[in-house]
Amino acid sequence: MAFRLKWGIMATGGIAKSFAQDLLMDPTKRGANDVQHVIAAIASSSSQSSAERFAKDIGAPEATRTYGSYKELVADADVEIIYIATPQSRHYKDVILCLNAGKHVLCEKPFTINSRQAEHLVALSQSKGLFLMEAAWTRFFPRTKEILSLLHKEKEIGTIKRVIADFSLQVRDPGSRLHNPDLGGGALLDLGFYSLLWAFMVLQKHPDNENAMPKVTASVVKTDRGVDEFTSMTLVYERLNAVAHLSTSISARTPKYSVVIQGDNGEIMISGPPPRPREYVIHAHDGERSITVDLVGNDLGWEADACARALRDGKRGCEESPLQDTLAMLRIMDDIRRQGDFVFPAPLEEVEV
Ligand SMILES: NC(=O)C1=CN([C@@H]2O[C@H](COP(=O)(O)OP(=O)(O)OC[C@H]3O[C@@H](n4cnc5c(N)ncnc54)[C@H](OP(=O)(O)O)[C@@H]3O)[C@@H](O)[C@H]2O)C=CC1
Ligand SMILES: O=C1OC[C@@H](O)[C@H](O)[C@H]1O
Repeated sequence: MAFRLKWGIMATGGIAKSFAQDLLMDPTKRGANDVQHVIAAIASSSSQSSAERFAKDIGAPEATRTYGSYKELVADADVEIIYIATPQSRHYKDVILCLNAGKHVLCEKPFTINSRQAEHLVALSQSKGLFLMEAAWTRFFPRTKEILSLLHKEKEIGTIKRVIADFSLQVRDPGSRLHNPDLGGGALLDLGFYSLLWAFMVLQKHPDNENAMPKVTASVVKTDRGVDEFTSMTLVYERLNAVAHLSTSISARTPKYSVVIQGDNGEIMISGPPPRPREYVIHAHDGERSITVDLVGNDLGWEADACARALRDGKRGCEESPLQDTLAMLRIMDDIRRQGDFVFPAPLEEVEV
């Protein structure tokens, strides 16, 4: 029998809607016969009517409960795991709220504002024996796993020498959370996360690197409001003799090939946004081939299935997105921000003791 996981949805914004839609999708459409998802409850911090509207918009079943506060959601005894889809400025406190109420948590990226906050959350989840994971959705796609296998196992392009990656969006709306320092805005944490993620998956997680941290050099150009408009980063992985050249911006667009991975015997070029690549081209010793994959719903179901399997098996995390990797990526982002003198308003950087 398939294992059923009962979800609570915290927040009713853009990504919450996409994720909830995928929870309502038949998991067998992505080949998952062993797990099922139920949206037990939805909460909005604005009003109960926002949560009701959200439930209606996504076509949630009648039995789905709606709340006008996050406190009510975490007090719902029937909810097993909470998906946190608030802005990153709130993730740290929202995860604490959920863990203290005894709930398992899947929290959107970036997990927290800085690594010290993440360290606290990891310790708290462990002390309570609860599941906790960052929703780094890209890591769960079969196509991501396929690309990494081509690189690391089949060694399709030989020895990896360089990763070039950019994720940028031209965010024209000054009211966007990406421009707002109080919501943890700027390019790095929101978009640069994915430039970094590709370098991390390909180089930091390379079997020969054994998780060694890179040497990081970064430069940051800030907006008048103090968030990063452009950030560029170079990561040197000494054990691999390989480098990553990464960039991100909230005022330019991603080039056609957003991620290029070069080896001494070829290259893999990913086109489209790095969070959700659809096409990639492999140039190798035996010629060139192009691969296009089908999108499955919003592609957010893969990570939900992984949470269900982990909880079914009594695990407190998933191997695709371990908390150790979340911590390492945040430490790299801390280093980049330190070099660029990029800090968020003090309350966002705080850690409870
Ligand atoms: N995995 C992915 O592909 C994506 C991940 N993300 C991540 O998900 C998170 C949410 O992003 P997104 O859905 O785009 O954001 P939205 O602005 O669309 O939604 C955020 C929601 O959070 C709630 N919220 C609570 N407090 C605040 C506040 N002070 N200001 C604004 N909203 C608040 C609101 O819901 P309510 O009023 O109901 O409480 C709001 O609708 C971010 O951390 C982002 O990085 C975003 C997009 C894609
Ligand atoms: O995670 C994300 O990926 C897609 C972007 O559009 C979004 O702003 C970002 O948060």
